[in-house]
Amino acid sequence: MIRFDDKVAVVTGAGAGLGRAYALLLAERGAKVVVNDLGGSTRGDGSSTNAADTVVEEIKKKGGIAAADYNSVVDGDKIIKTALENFGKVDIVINNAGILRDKTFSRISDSDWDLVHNVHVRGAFKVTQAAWENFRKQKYGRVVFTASNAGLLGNFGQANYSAAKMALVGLCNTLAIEGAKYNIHSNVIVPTAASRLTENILPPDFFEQLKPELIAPVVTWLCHEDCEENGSIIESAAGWASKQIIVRGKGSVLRRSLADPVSIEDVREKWDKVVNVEKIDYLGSIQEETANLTKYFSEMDGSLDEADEENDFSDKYSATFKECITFALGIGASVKNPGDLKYLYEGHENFTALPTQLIMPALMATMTSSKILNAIPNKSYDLSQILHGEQYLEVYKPLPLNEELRSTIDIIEVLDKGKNAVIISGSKTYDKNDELVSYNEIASIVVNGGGFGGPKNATKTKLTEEHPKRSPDATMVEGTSASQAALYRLSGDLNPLHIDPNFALLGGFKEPILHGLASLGFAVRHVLLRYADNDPSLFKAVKVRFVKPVLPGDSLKTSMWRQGNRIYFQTEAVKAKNIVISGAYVDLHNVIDKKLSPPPSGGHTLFNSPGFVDAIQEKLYLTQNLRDISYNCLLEVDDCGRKNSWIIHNGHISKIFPSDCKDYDVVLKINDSDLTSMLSGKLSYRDAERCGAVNVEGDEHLAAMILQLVTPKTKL
Ligand SMILES: CCCCCCC[C@@H](O)CC(=O)SCCNC(=O)CCNC(=O)[C@H](O)C(C)(C)COP(=O)(O)OP(=O)(O)OC[C@H]1O[C@@H](n2cnc3c(N)ncnc32)[C@H](O)[C@@H]1OP(=O)(O)O
Repeated sequence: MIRFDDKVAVVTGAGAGLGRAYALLLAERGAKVVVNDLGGSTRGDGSSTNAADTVVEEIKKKGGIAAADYNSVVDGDKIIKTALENFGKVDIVINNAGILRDKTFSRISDSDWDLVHNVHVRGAFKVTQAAWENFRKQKYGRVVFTASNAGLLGNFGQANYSAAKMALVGLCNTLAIEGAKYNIHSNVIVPTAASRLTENILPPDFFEQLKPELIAPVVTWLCHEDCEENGSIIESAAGWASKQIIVRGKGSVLRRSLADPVSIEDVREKWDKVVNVEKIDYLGSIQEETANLTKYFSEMDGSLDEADEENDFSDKYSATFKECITFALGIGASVKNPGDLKYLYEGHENFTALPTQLIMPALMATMTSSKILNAIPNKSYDLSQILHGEQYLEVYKPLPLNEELRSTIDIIEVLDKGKNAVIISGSKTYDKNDELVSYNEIASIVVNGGGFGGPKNATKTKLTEEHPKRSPDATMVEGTSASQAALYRLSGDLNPLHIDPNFALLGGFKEPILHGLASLGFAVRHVLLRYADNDPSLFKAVKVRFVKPVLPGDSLKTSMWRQGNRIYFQTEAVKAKNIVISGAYVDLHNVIDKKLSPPPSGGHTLFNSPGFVDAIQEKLYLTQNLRDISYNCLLEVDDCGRKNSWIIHNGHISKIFPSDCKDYDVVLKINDSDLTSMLSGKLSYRDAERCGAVNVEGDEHLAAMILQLVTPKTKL
């Protein structure tokens, strides 16, 4: 049974009607109640102690506890004082007192206007404010304001009353936000009840059904500590209740580009769309409104075409070859690697999309849906607080081109991590035949969105998994460019966090950061290159957690561990020395493992010694003249007949298989024992070249620079 033991409630205008019903029910369920009533007429004239005393007597007769208060609500502090003097505290305020001065607008006098506003608006302000400090100190409070459909919808002859009632909605909206962190919940009740105020307005048969006792349980529930509702408008009548919300149509942008002005003629031309409310958005907060602006900017920026403007594009995605190529370039595919041509040239016989592009339909639908921004109860947050936390993708079919895909969005879990919140949404993407193409789970971190009392741990979603505890079976390093995010965002995620320095500052970053999905794209490419012969059809699923942001321009090093068809991996930002992706794995349908056999016994493969390649990578990164020029060098070290090859490409070194790449600017071939002699400074580069220990094809200057870097003690 729902009880209010130890709670103190103040009900204004409780001498009759709704207020009386609230007071009786609260007292019946254990609350100590201050029954406030000035005892005046419905017009606000006169005063008497009778009304309040009668209700207090009624409560006491039933064994309840109550005290009468006869003050006007504009003396709100006196009413709260009655509660404090009688019961030592206050937990609940129900602002119910009200009067009417109905007149058509032209006949409303100043005093009709002022009196109605004084009682409804100023009265609710004074009583609530007098209780507020007590609520804050005890970190608990429940406030109910009383509005009316006359305010929400208008009613003939009630202009003064309608305006006052809507003012209370605004008051409640802001108190809900200000009070949330102190566990003070404010809501509005819109009752239609038989009362002194309505007896001359409603038809008699209807009036009979509108018993205040049928509304009292709704209002009383809003006052209970278990009720999480905050900032809502609840309408109730005759044993029925519903939340009322403020909605907005899809609207229309009024200009084609951000550089254009808006003319009155533009407005006339678009007016039908401006006022069309066939499709609506529910806006729960000012922050959502701001987030929506990003979408309209994109429209004005020309990023969305006319067709998008016509449709509800939030759950639709289609890709031509251009989107596929843009996406592939955004995650590092390069013509320098012939195996990547199938992602970059639409005329290629095996032209295809990279599998991770199948996250885009889900991401775009998620980012344009209001579900994420409404997922945390009683919290307001905006896009600048949202980071990509985790991603799961499972692919059932390759991305179909030139076809409209539709994605569903469901909130699966909302986790409370204390400081932050994590919203996990699931999304199924279907093709034009309604066949499932892919399934995604997106974990969105809401920074400072925690503390709402939700569950802490995920139970219904794909979890990250730790990699095996041994040194990696393979690694691959690749550079990102300073403009990587600028390029990647063309694939659809226009979040200003990745391009706009001011927006990044707002999110707490000193400069724009790379999209999580761009880093994921690089890492999955590394896995495909190493364990799937760069064949995207072998890809099945990927799960990652983004643990640290990546700055565009850093290099990404992916370490991989094979366990059957599962490749565990983690990715490090080399320059920042941060693990940026962890707990990650790719599931493949089949593995093509071009594993290197171990070095022959007694061999001395320097490049295989732990840390050696990392050290070279760091030097490559720090050597400005090798980082900023475009080159492709094959370094082949012959260790007693067994060849180890590395590609040094635009400042990054990675182990490769000779078949993966051709077309080098320079090929350097060297014998392992000669390399060792060069490393110790015993053999100079020129001598090595003269005696054939090092064989150079291509750009000699570049070869010398690279060898100098690899073997710093070597004299040129
Ligand atoms: C509508 C929108 C849809 C989504 C759209 C995305 C749009 C994109 O444009 C946005 C992006 O791409 S943002 C770029 C990519 N993401 C990032 O850079 C975030 C990197 N991660 C971080 O900085 C930290 O993990 C950080 C700051 C997130 C957390 O770090 P800490 O506060 O230090 O956390 P920590 O103390 O280690 O752990 C606290 C609890 O939180 C859990 N957790 C941590 N990181 C998580 C993550 N990445 N994902 C999910 N949960 C995470 C921890 O497990 C811990 O929980 P518990 O206490 O239960 O163990």
